[in-house]
Amino acid sequence: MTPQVSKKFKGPVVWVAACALIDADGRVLVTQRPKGKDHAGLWEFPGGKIEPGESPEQTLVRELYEELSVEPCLDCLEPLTFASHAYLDFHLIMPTYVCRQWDGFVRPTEGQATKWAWAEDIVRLPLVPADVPLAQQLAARLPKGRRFLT
Ligand SMILES: Nc1nc2c([nH]c(=O)n2[C@@H]2O[C@H](COP(=O)(O)OP(=O)(O)OP(=O)(O)O)[C@@H](O)[C@H]2O)c(=O)[nH]1
Repeated sequence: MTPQVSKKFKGPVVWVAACALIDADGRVLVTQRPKGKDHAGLWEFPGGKIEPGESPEQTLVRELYEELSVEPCLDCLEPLTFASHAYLDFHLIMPTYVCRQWDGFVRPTEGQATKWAWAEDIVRLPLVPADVPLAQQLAARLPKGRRFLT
């Protein structure tokens, strides 16, 4: 018997790579989607669409440099999980990594707002829909209440 699958969704599948940069204090970098784009004003992890012929890691090295002027080393990109999310006009598949070491200082190059967020704060931010479960998974792995130490 043929398995039942939803026939509603007809859009393309879009592959995007995302990365949570984590600083020495355990805070995570999030960026705000700019005006004029879908989900403007919501927060997400740095990254972007995987181009043909690119690995997700290569996408992240390219995107993090283009968007934030930082260079993660390929070996420092640690797979965390992936998102599979149905937006209205496309289905997102998004391998998501964490990275704790990179070269350079975070300098947004596209005018986008950025924020270093503590674990307990990322889950409260208005995030793009696909990132809500990712933020919860990430927060569960980060130290809690770190801001009250030292
Ligand atoms: N970079 C990034 N994109 C995400 C995340 N979560 C999520 O749903 N997306 C979605 O993935 C899609 C593609 O990401 P993108 O960064 O290339 O988006 P964009 O609109 O700037 O694309 P563009 O370069 O065609 O203008 C967007 O619709 C974006 O909302 C995330 O955490 N990081």
